[in-house]
Amino acid sequence: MTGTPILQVDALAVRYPSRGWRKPPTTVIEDVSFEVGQAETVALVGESGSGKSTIGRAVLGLTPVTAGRVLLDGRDTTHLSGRARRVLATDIQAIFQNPYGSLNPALPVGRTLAEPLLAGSSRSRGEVREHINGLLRRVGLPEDAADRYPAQFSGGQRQRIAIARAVARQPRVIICDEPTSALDVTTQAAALDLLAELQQSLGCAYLFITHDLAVVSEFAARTLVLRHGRIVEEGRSTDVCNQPQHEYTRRLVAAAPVPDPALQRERRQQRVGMEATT
Ligand SMILES: Nc1ncnc2c1ncn2[C@@H]1O[C@H](COP(=O)(O)OP(=O)(O)OP(=O)(O)O)[C@@H](O)[C@H]1O
Repeated sequence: MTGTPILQVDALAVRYPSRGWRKPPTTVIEDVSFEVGQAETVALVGESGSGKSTIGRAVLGLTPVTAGRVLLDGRDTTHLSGRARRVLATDIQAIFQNPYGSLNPALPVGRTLAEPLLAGSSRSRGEVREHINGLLRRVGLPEDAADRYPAQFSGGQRQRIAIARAVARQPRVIICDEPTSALDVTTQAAALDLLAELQQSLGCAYLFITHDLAVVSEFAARTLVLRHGRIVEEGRSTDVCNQPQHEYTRRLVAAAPVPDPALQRERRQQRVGMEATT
């Protein structure tokens, strides 16, 4: 990483209360530290249950932190609540695996996108509408998308709406929690291209949570490997994927072979022109 980190996670620990009487709390995350640079993409990989989403949720303030700190642009956000947390929402946003779950099915897409833009803003409705039309164009959707409901879109298009909502207020960091896992390969690639393009133009950083090593090798500059709530390996994504040092990472790579980067580039070129239709 170069430059000042936009996100710092320092000795993070998360324990969930145990369900059984007299049972000790379950430690899910233990002593996790990492940084994400401005406009950098860092992948967080690991098997199901290793604690990836818990870290994402702790960074977003959705899961209480037992120990350690989360700093956003140097500000300690670990235990913020209420208004202070809402103010922070301008700087940090999230995209989840199931966009349908995070879009209100009863509202036209334009209304869903307008809500955060109108909250505490001096912009007129006309200005907000203009901004939303621009956002929809930017993510490859037609302008009339604003008047349609989430159910009237494909899975890939819904994920584009979720991406538009996440970038609407130009956050500094976006937590992407398996954002493309529910999509087919072509749609997934188009969504990744869109995220990369938005990063270039907006300068936002991504913490990219995934179990898919094939995705990280091309998409993320650096990769952190999580096992049982601890980081066991970290480094440049190409190194982690091609020369894994830790036995656990080797097993992950063996379970999901990473395609040759040249082949991946060739496939990307073949996809040109398909993005907006998915
Ligand atoms: N609210 C909760 N209460 C108790 N335990 C929880 C809670 N949320 C998650 N866990 C446990 O924490 C561990 C890590 O879960 P987490 O969802 O962070 O893993 P993950 O790596 O994101 O998995 P996946 O890839 O399947 O989403 C799991 O053992 C899970 O059962």
